[in-house]
Amino acid sequence: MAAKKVLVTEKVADAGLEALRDRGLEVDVRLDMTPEELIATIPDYDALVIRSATKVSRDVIEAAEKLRVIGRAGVVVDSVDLDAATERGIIVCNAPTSNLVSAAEHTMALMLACARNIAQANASMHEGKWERNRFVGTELYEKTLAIFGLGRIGGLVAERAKAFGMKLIGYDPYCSPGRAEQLGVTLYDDVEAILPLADFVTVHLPKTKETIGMFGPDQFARMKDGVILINTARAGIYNVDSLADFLAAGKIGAVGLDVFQDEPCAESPLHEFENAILTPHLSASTVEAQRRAGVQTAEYVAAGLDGSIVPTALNMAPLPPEVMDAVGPYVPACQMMGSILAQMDGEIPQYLKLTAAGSLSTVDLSILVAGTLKGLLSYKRVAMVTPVNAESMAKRHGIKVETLSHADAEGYASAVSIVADGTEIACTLADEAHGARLVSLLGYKLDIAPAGQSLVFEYEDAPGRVGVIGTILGEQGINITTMQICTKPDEQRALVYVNVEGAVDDTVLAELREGVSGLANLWYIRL
Ligand SMILES: NC(=O)C1=CN([C@@H]2O[C@H](COP(=O)(O)OP(=O)(O)OC[C@H]3O[C@@H](n4cnc5c(N)ncnc54)[C@H](O)[C@@H]3O)[C@@H](O)[C@H]2O)C=CC1
Ligand SMILES: O=C(O)C(=O)COP(=O)(O)O
Repeated sequence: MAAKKVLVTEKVADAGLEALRDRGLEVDVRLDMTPEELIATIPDYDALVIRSATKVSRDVIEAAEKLRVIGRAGVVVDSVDLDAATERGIIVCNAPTSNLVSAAEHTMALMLACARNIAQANASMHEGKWERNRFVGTELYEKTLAIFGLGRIGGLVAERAKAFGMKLIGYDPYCSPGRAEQLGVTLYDDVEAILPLADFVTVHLPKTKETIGMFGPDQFARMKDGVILINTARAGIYNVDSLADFLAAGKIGAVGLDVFQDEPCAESPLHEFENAILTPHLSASTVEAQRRAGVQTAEYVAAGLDGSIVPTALNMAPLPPEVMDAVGPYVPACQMMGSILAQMDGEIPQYLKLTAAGSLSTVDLSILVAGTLKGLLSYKRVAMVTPVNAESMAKRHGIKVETLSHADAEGYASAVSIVADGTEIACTLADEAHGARLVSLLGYKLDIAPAGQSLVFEYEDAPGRVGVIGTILGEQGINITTMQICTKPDEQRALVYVNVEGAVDDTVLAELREGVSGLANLWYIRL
């Protein structure tokens, strides 16, 4: 099988690219593509790896014929049309802890640079000057830092600022008093109350309707004279035009910004101010953060391409590890059963019932439904199903899905049975290494591991029929690798499940249909 292809559109650490290649993926790095080039290129690729600069619009997603996974080698995914990706069953995942420390350290770097005029002094020295009196700074020690957003980065900034002897105050309506206390931050529940108290303000907020424009002229006016403002989160939280006005008026002492409205940003109202310390979205650009982001993203992209669970998928509900341990090994088994059902019955079922028994009886079964639907619908090539869009795909194809659980797995530790419009199949997993075994099909009890190709016969039970099957297959050079015969004595019917090797073509099938008397059904199953 040809290697799956991954398109990487931004600079990702070599370790990340190697991790993709180590997993047998073909990796193409194409930097600085225009949106049109991306649309023209994407149809060839199974996965896309991006950072913050690549816009993955609905147009890109609609052009992406084979795309299964979009991996964001970083934290925030605000450049991907998540709805469009979800509709197409494309997993969007990130590396959510990869660059938090780097972002917190960059925040500290900007605070210190602003407080001590580092950038201006450096520029002056490079001009051959020695201006000790011009660049007198302020200490962080005993100054008040207001932190807006006490999440992951805000918390790391609090810990670091505390080590500098700063007094910490904060605003985050979703932060528990316990967390604030642990961080040594005095929480306020009113933005206005906090503003006059701070010598330094830093924002670690997501970009939302509430946070865009959260700081404008009214807020800046209430702040202390000479306040230093930092933003390593997202552009728009501070109103940049009014920042420029307040810098020009000398009310704001300095600003340190890492994020801009239109990136790349070559000009802004702030560029003219030497006490506006600007960095080109560098918070995550450290060797360590990039290595983590690249390697983690590679792992999740490969998992998504394999059909395995992606723990950081943003467009599907995460399953706790203990649930995954229980149901995860059954996902391929359900996919296999879905595919067998699709091949036994020509129609897409209207009603699908999945029953989990034994040790599976208490866990969330949604991922098994997704696996079954994937087997059913992918075989029929009507839809690409992933855990991301399984539910909406079932709806779209008019399949009513029901799940049930039983404590009793009839002698097995666990088992899953599926009924699709009356056609029944069940399997168990002795252990992961040995794969799934079919334990029931159409009400016949059996015990067989389906192979790549199988022939399934159902006929009126009578002596000699297995011999006929063996003879016909033997004459055609088709090797039987495993066979299982099961009967329903009350009904005088038998089912024979035969795993075979060799080419089974229409002639062979016709010969079998003709030769095996009393034949009710013959299915040729390929997995
Ligand atoms: N410049 C860069 O390279 C990077 C920037 N970031 C940005 O840093 C920011 C923070 O990231 P994390 O700490 O990982 O996020 P997080 O989700 O861990 O924390 C965000 C915090 O903001 C709080 N919050 C949400 N809405 C709020 C509101 N209206 N008022 C007050 N608090 C509110 C939440 O309760 C949460 O505690 C994000 O905007 C992210 O985009 C993250 C990584 C790198
Ligand atoms: O991870 C994030 O959210 C960032 O903002 C970092 O973006 P980047 O990977 O440096 O383009």
